[in-house]
Amino acid sequence: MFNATGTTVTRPKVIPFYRAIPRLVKDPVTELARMGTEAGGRVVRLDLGPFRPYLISHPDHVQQVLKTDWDNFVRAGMFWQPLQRLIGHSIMGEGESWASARKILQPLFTARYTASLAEDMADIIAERIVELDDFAQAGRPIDVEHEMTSIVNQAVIKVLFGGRITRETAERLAPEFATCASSIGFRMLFPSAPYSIRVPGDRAFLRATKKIHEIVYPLIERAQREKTQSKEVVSALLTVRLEQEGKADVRQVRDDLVNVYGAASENTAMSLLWLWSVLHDHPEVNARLQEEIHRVVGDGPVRPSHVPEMHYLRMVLQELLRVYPSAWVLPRQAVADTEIGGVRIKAGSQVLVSPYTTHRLEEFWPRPTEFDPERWAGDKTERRHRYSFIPFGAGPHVCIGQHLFYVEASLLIANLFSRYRPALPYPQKLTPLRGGATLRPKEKLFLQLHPIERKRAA
Ligand code: HEM
Repeated sequence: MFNATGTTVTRPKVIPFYRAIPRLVKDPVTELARMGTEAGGRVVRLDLGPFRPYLISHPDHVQQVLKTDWDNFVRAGMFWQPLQRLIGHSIMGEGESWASARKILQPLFTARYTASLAEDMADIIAERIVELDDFAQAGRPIDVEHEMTSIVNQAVIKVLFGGRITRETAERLAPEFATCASSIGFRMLFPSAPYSIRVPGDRAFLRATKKIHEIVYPLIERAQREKTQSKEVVSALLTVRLEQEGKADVRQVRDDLVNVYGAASENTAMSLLWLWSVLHDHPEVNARLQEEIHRVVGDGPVRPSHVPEMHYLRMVLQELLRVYPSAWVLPRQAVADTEIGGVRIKAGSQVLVSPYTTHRLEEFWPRPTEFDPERWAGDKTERRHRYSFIPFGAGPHVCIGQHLFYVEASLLIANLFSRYRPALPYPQKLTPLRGGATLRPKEKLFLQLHPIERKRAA
């Protein structure tokens, strides 16, 4: 078959309704990846009744959707529509509100700017890790999700709000965001469900959104009253929005902060959760990581200057993001009729870019499910398809928080390893939770912290 320009039109691989629904209801993350990898990266069409999205995983197709034709694939429909009730109009959106927020927010998260915030972040993380001594001394395992989320949350909050927020308030924010991320699963699978009726998850989502707004508003108002020129994001935002627009709209600044906080903390904390079961399964990686951290950090406190020296840690983090990309699916909607890989895509169709699937394509990642940090050694990365590794997305919407993630995650892991020998108290296999905006494990994970004899004082 040929199209108007004379090129061949290919049929997508179709997964029929009776096979797609049971598989996706049971385990959307794993099953979606299986459908994509079984098709070898070809475009797959999922028949979910009235909703018939295309699954995109081949790096060439990823490049087209996220980079080359990005403005024909907008963030609308599935996922984005339910999420909008929380994020309003800012950088996670589209059009003018996205463009102006991106222009303002991007400079606040460059490598240089992040480095200027890193010293404060290092102090907070170190303080929080020391608090885990109680667990270590008593031989009690920590609840990894609770501790990782709480530490990451406090570090991100420090970057966003400086000293304006108490720890108690900061700790109220994280669970509300987690509720939002995990309660939109139904609307992601059934995006045509009307908003006039309540579906499972709606009540929890709306309640959490209201609480988030109630916490964030007073913080902005306080920053506005204090009018400091400090470097934390809320002050910088107020200043820039005031300069550019003549007025700093509190509601707009609230949307900006909620967007950044949501993107930053949930993704970072969830990525780190998977690390501990991976290290349990790969003692050789664990030993090498431990050796590197002890060699670089020594007996002194972990400082941001250590981060670029911990090359193996960086490789482990990259491999972690390959196997467990917390943004496991990036939904888009086609604006005009187009083609992807020869497959006709009609305007209004939903297109699912799936980093989780792309990272499992054998053609680009031999032994794809094997955790192997060596993939990131030396110049191997240069020979790879640029769009075969997309944990941070790509193109104009690419994540602005990559530097922040690598610095924060490295500080957290190095602090833990320099103080304890972390180990799972018993083997725990993690599997992805059904649905949800981020890739979170279904199981609760516990970690035992064995204290290390150290020369320096706490
Ligand atoms: C492991 C950590 C992280 C992962 C996996 C991650 C992943 C992503 C991905 C995949 C996107 C693209 C979304 C899309 O194309 O629709 C994105 C966008 C974004 N990320 Fe991250 N992110 C992480 C950490 C952070 C951090 C620490 C920040 C803090 C500043 C952040 C802020 C943002 C923002 C504001 C956007 C929207 C950019 C735009 O649309 O212009 N992220 N992130």
